[in-house]
Amino acid sequence: MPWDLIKLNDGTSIPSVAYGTWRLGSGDQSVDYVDEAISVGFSHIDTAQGYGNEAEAGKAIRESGLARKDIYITTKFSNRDGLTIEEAIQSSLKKLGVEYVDLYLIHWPGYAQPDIPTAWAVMEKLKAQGLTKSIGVSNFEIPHLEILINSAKVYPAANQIQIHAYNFQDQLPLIEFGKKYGIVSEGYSPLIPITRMPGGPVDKPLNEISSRLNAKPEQVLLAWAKSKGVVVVTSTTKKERMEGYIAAGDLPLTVEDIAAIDEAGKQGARQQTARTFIRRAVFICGLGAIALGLAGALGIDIL
Ligand SMILES: NC(=O)C1=CN([C@@H]2O[C@H](COP(=O)(O)OP(=O)(O)OC[C@H]3O[C@@H](n4cnc5c(N)ncnc54)[C@H](O)[C@@H]3O)[C@@H](O)[C@H]2O)C=CC1
Ligand SMILES: O=CCc1c[nH]c2ccccc12
Repeated sequence: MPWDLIKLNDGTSIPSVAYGTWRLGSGDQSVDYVDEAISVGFSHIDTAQGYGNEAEAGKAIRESGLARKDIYITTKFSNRDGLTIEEAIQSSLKKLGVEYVDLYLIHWPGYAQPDIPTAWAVMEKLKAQGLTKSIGVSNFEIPHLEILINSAKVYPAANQIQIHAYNFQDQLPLIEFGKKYGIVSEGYSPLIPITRMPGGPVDKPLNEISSRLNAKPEQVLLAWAKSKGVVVVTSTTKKERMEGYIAAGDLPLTVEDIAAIDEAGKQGARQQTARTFIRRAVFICGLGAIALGLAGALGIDIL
């Protein structure tokens, strides 16, 4: 199945893969990256006030010649430049050169000032004014969503969070909680097992599946993320990889492939927990040794 649309709780639909502009920088080169992403088939651009390249994304969207309705734009309130949420969306719309965005997110719970209910009421107003078709959040955990839902007239359409093979089990309760309220999860940084955590247990099934399907490991990870029913938010500056990401929507992963990555991911998470525990223990022992040494040097008997 190719990358398709996912229905949101407000009746709109969202393309299930997005090209993200974080760390693309600003200037002509980032316009070219977004241009290329659109030309290879991305129809969903994920940007943010804080990424500093909404104007570049907007220029690329205009250059694509696509009708506004054929491109899905997500941007986020990142609490930058001293702007309120209302001022920030106006600034984003101006930079993007559009009259509305498709999805507007509060980038981080801490950016919901003075508190989540007040900030969310502003988001609801922006939707009512037609400045955004859908409203949502990012990096919200269950307690943040509970606070929001208790005061909301409109439930968030989406929660954009980090989802990859090594944290999937930890994120599952949040994803399930979202489902209960019709909140679609979007998963960013799906390629962490190869970008930031290579050499872990996921490598083995990943390499086996990639070889069997004659696919790149990043394609298998994207297809795995897609299998979880989330919107996959990824990025690259390389055209060849962009093409691979789009093609990954058709990768025929089997139930067994998905289970093998799930299992390896769980194992990696356990290893990570053990490593963190050992590192902390070594750190604490080190501090203890320093304290003992200092006490000895000062002639203080602390034992
Ligand atoms: N809401 C939020 O707080 C956040 C949102 N995001 C969104 O998600 C998007 C994607 O985030 P990323 O962390 O960049 O996601 P990602 O996990 O998709 O990583 C993309 C990186 O992986 C590299 N890559 C691809 N294949 C590779 C391979 N075989 N070996 C080594 N590297 C490889 C790409 O070239 C690129 O640099 C962002 O641009 C942004 O739009 C990202 C982080 C936080
Ligand atoms: O989206 C990526 C991480 C992030 C969270 N808040 C901000 C603000 C500005 C740039 C990046 C980010």
